[in-house]
Parts: sequence; C-alpha cells; structure tokens
Amino acid sequence: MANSLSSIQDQKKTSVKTSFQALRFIPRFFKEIWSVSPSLFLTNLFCRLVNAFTPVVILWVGKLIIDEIIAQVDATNADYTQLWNYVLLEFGIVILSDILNRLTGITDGLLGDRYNIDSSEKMIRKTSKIDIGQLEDSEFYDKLERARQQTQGRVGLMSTALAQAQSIISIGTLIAGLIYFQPILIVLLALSIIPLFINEIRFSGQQYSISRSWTAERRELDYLRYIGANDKTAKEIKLFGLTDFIAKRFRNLSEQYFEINKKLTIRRSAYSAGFNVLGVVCYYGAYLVIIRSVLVGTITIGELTFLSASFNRLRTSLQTFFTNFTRITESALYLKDYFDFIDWKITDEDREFSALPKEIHTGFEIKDLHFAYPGSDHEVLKGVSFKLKAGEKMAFVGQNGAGKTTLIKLMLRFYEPTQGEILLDGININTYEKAAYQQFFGVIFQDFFRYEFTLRENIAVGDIIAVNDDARIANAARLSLANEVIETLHSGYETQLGKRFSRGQELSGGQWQKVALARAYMKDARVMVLDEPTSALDAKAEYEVFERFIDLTKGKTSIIISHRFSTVRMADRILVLQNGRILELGTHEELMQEPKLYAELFDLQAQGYK
Ligand SMILES: Nc1ncnc2c1ncn2[C@@H]1O[C@H](COP(=O)(O)OP(=O)(O)OP(=O)(O)O)[C@@H](O)[C@H]1O
Repeated sequence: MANSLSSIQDQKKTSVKTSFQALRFIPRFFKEIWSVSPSLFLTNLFCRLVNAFTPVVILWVGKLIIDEIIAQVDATNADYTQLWNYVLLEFGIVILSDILNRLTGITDGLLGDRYNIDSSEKMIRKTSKIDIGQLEDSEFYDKLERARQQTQGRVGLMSTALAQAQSIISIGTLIAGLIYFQPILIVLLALSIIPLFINEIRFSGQQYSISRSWTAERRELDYLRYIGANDKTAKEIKLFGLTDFIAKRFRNLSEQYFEINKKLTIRRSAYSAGFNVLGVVCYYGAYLVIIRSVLVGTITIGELTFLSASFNRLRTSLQTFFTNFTRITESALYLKDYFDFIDWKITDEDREFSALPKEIHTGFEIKDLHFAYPGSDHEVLKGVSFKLKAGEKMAFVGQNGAGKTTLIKLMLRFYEPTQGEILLDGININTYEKAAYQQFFGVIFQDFFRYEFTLRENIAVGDIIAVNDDARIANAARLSLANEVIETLHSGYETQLGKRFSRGQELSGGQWQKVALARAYMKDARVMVLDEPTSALDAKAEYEVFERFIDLTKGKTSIIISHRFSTVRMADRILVLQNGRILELGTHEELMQEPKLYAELFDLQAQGYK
C-alpha cells in the first residue's frame, strides 16, 4: 500500500515555467480534435469567430443609441428614425449572437463526444500492445490511470481552449476601443489583472502537483471504495466483519487528502480576494478618468457609457480568460500524461522478424532459464532447461509458488527472461513478431476472466471473429461440457452472464470454468495450455473434460498444469518443479519408480481416495 505521508512530503512545487511548458501539447491536442471531425471543428470555429465581435459591436450601438437620444431630446424638430434603426440593429445582433452561441454549444458537445470515443478507443488499443510487466509497474500504471481518468477533463479542455480563442478576439476589439479613446485605461486594466493571473498560475501548478503525487493514494481510495461496496466482496466483508476496518482506512486516507486540498483552496481564495480588491480600485480609478473626460468635454455621454461598460467587461473577460488559462495549463499537464501514454514506445515495433513456422516441427527448447519479476530480486526460475517436443503433452507439477505459471508466461512472452532463452524450432522466440507468436497459443489461465457478456460472447472470446458461427460455438461448448450449462439459462447462448447488467444470470465456479474452457476450443491453436483449468469441476466432469481434451489434442503440443494427479498422469511426460528448479522430468511410470516428490505426492493423493 502506498505511503501517504511520504507522498505529502514529496509534493514538488510545480513552477510557473512547468505550467507554461505544458501548453506545448495544445497544438497537438487541437490536431487530434480536428482529425475527429473537420466539418464540426470548422463550424465551431466559424461561429466563435463571428460571435467574438458581438460584444464590442453591441456596446458601440448602445453608445450610438444614447448619443442619438440626447441629440433628439435637445433638437427642436425631433426625428426618431435613426434611433429606431439603431435599436433594431442591436436587437438583430443580440438574436444572431444567441443563435451562434447555441450552435457553438451544440458543436462543442458533438466534438467532445466524438473525441471522447476516439481517445478512449486509442487507449484501449494501446494498452493491448503494452507488455504485462510494464502494466504491472506501479509508476506506469499510475500514468495510465491519470490518462484514463482525465478523459472527461480533456473534453472540458477542448471547449475552454476554443472559448479562449474567441475571447482573445473579443478582448482585442474592446482593447482597441479603449486605446482609441483613453490609452491610460489600458495601464489601469493591466494593473488590475496581471497579479491575479500570476497568482492563478502559481496555484494551479501546486494543485496539479498534489493531485499527481496522490495518484497512488487515489487508486487505493478507489480500491477501498470498490471492495467496500461491491457485490463480489460483500460475502467476505460481512462474514469477516471488515466494514469498520475498510471504512476507517478509507476515512483516514481521505481526510489527509481533504486537509491538504483544503489548505490550498483557502490560500488560493485568500490571495484571489486580495488581488480582486486591487481590481475594483483600478476600476473606480478608470471611472474617474472617464467622468473627468466627459466633464471637460473631450467625450460624449454615449462614449462614457461605452468606455465604462467596455472597461468593466474587459476586466471580467480578462479575469475569465486568465482563470480559464490557468485551467488550461492545469489540464495541459494532464494532457502530458495522456500523450506520454499514447507515445509509449512499443519495443517490438519497427523490427525485422523471423518468419513464424506454419506448423511446429521440432518443438520448444528451454535453455537455462532464469527469471525474477520486474522490481524484485527474488529469482522465481533458477536455471530451467528442458525440451517440449512437437506433438507432446506435458504436465507441469509442483507446489504453490514453484514457478509453473511463470514458466508459461515466459513461453508466451508476457515477460523477458533475465537469463537464458526459449527456442521454437531452433529459433529464439524473441525474433518472432510478438502478437503473431502469441496467436500460436490457446491458453486458459487459472485466473481466467469472467466477462459480463452473453454466454455466446464469453465462449467466442477464444476467437472473437467467430462470434456468430453457431456451429463452432456449439462444438466448443460440447467439448468443454459448457453445453450442460446452457440448459440452466433462460435465453441459451444469448443469456447475459454475471449480475452487473439487467437479466444477467450468475454461474457457479465450475460452470464458469466450463465456459472458459470452451474458449480454448474455439481456436485452432498450435499449442494448447491449460493452467489448472479444472480445479472447480467435480470429479466426474473433470475426468470427462480431460478425456475429451486428450482426444482432441492428439498430436498437438500441449501443456497442462494441475494439482490433480489423476489428470497429470494422462500426460506424455511430467515436469516437476520445486522452488524454480526442475526436480524431475519423465513419464508417469518413470517418475513412480523414483522415490522423490512426484511419487510421494501421487501416493498421498491416491491414499486420500481410498
Ligand atoms: N506478477 C507477479 N509479480 C511478482 N511476483 C509474482 C508475480 N506472479 C507470481 N509471482 C511470484 O512468483 C512465484 C511463482 O509464482 P507462480 O504463479 O509461477 O507459481 P505456481 O507454481 O504457478 O503456483 P500455484 O500452484 O500456486 O499456481 C511466487 O513466489 C509468486 O509470489
């Protein structure tokens, strides 16, 4: 579990510079949005561009209206035609602005949804290419977690960034008006805004640092929330009376996070309030300058309303602009996590590969294999060497933690060996393209996944292209005995499995295992691997499953891991592992002649059945 206190101390104060540096990801971000839908993007930009001019135009027409009223009040022969024209013009502009605003909102929403779909899909595809070892690395996993959690944030960033572009034009036109009439007002404006901006940038950097350094703890909080309120864990939590333990642990960690966030929020608000007062002082300073100009007759009353409204509007627009700017820099820092993840170099890409054989000719040769899991010094495999001949059925046997599953994972290239090599038909398996090489295998792990999909889809994950191939699915179900499960389901193959979705039907442990086994039969794999595939089956079902398996895999290379010796003895040869080393290797008969672990464990189990 993460050490929360040390993380608090580890918080690095992200400098203003870092915040600005993160902005370099924005152009690439916009390129991604553009590629999602150029037409929506252009419509959005067009609406924003036109609408950017409306604030200054409305204020200017307002000035014309007031000056016209004053002129007509003083005139002897009043003519209101021009006045009504101005009012009509303002009305038209307001309506147009409203329509453009709505169009902007709609295109924002549509672009956001499209971008969301696109980037989520990109992440799913990228994750599949990343090594299991890499995914198990906690630092890398945190990066993935941040990239995933910020999907919605990136959509928000998109509309904020587009709104910023619109604001820049609006602000530019309003500033031009001020410069034309009273250049001194610009100085007052800068005085009222710039300190606030620097302050916001500083705090947003700190906010990001905190939230970043707390990724591991947030993950722990999510985990605690999950195990504390979840149908899968409810049984154990109730029976072991774990609720209090989990709730307290959750509260302790949350409180620490809450406290440091609270401190930062209070400091941020206090500084903002102080700088805001400076803003108000500057506004009234500007007001005095404008009133004086009217009194000495350099500007009209209409121009007074135009200037004071422009100044006020500029101040709030700039404030929003800067707040949004800091929000953008904050989100841009998260954008870095996303792009870092998407750009993660896949070592297997851009390489020359050896041609994969269509069939296995000689088999596998495992040579002096050593392995320790990434980040660990403990050697799980310590110099394992053996041959698995083409067409041979081998069983791996050994006590818990002996290294059986690890050996399989190395053969599947989930990890790289720390020393030694694995050859397939005499060629190092590293020289084959990884994805294609892995397609050689049909594997069912002991911790196979229970997809909350329909039964049909759960079987078809073994070869998902065949999801609508009824004959193949039925055949796979027959071989794995999953067809017996179907009789208990309300909608046959179309039954939703699991309890998460409506009309979902839960299966027993053994039933799930039969379904998982069917996946192995969906694929015409060159090598079949069953890692304790029958541990939850009853004795009769297990016997039948193995009979069928042996029958079906005649002449096929296969590996079975099992703790049941009645199953193991059906294999051509048996490899006994102990503490990461090979203890014995031979046929059942050969091993029974030796007074070693295999014979001892076999007799022990056989006695249990007497
Ligand atoms: N992902 C992992 N990261 C770090 N260590 C691991 C990982 N998976 C397994 N180990 C460690 O490697 C050792 C061998 O585990 P492995 O799963 O290969 O054993 P096994 O022989 O298949 O055991 P079992 O019969 O219990 O399934 C164990 O000590 C285990 O703690």
